[in-house]
Amino acid sequence: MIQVEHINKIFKVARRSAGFLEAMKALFHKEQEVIHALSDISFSIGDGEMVGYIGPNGAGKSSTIKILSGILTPDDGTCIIDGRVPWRERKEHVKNIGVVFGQRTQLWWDVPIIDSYELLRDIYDIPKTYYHETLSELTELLSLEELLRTPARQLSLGQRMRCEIAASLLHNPKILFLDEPTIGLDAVSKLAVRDFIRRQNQRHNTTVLLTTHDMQDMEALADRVLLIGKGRLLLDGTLDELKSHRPKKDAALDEIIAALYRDFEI
Ligand SMILES: Nc1ncnc2c1ncn2[C@@H]1O[C@H](COP(=O)(O)OP(=O)(O)OP(=O)(O)O)[C@@H](O)[C@H]1O
Repeated sequence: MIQVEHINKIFKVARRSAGFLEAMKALFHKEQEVIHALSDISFSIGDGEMVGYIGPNGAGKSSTIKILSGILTPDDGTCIIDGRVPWRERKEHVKNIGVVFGQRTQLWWDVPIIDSYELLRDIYDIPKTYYHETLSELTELLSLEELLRTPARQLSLGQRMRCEIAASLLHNPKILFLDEPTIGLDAVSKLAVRDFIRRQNQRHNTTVLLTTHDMQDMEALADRVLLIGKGRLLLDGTLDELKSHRPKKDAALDEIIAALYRDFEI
């Protein structure tokens, strides 16, 4: 169970205009801009739910995922995941969650994938027999056999993403946070990854929170959708409820979302 209540997060960033004079001025007086990345965010997600988290660029999706993973601490508000506060009980919390950031890697860049997995086994303290069973299952389901002996840096994006997803599941987490897991994947890999995530949910009742700009991901995976814009939660409903905001007959999901972004001025 994920319970998020009234989370706020601001970032302070130094700003200056271009040019030598401005650079000199900035030496004596730093101008700071305050960014309200998250404002009063509240939601709860039950066990086994598959929830899509959507919003335009800079809306606050990754910041939310980072808070839920324990990487980032909010300025105020509470978050309890299976009885733990992620950023306070991080060590125990990470045993319970799997995280994939499509734009970053959790694999060691220069070592073969299998060595990264062995390291993760040690980090998560996964019992040997369980590890080998899970690994062979993931290898088959995600077609990893050919990739395991290759260093992460030599893999294509789609191949690496399949390895990342397996890495996030080796310890059989109850909750999966996926931040743009299909970014840059070809059609075949996208379908394989979507299929795998759904099966993981069905077989293990894994809770999934997924951010994506790919509306087909949403159609395939999300039973419920949270819409965030400018750090505020704007909608929380089923995909069908979201579709009822259809701007015109026969509008595609992308058009519906674009119309929603326009209506909410985000
Ligand atoms: N470490 C940081 N320092 C300063 N500002 C940040 C930092 N991380 C995020 N922000 C700002 O917070 C806001 C929310 O960013 P976030 O990455 O959560 O958005 P997002 O919805 O994931 O966007 P995208 O779809 O582009 O990945 C943005 O305005 C971003 O510039």
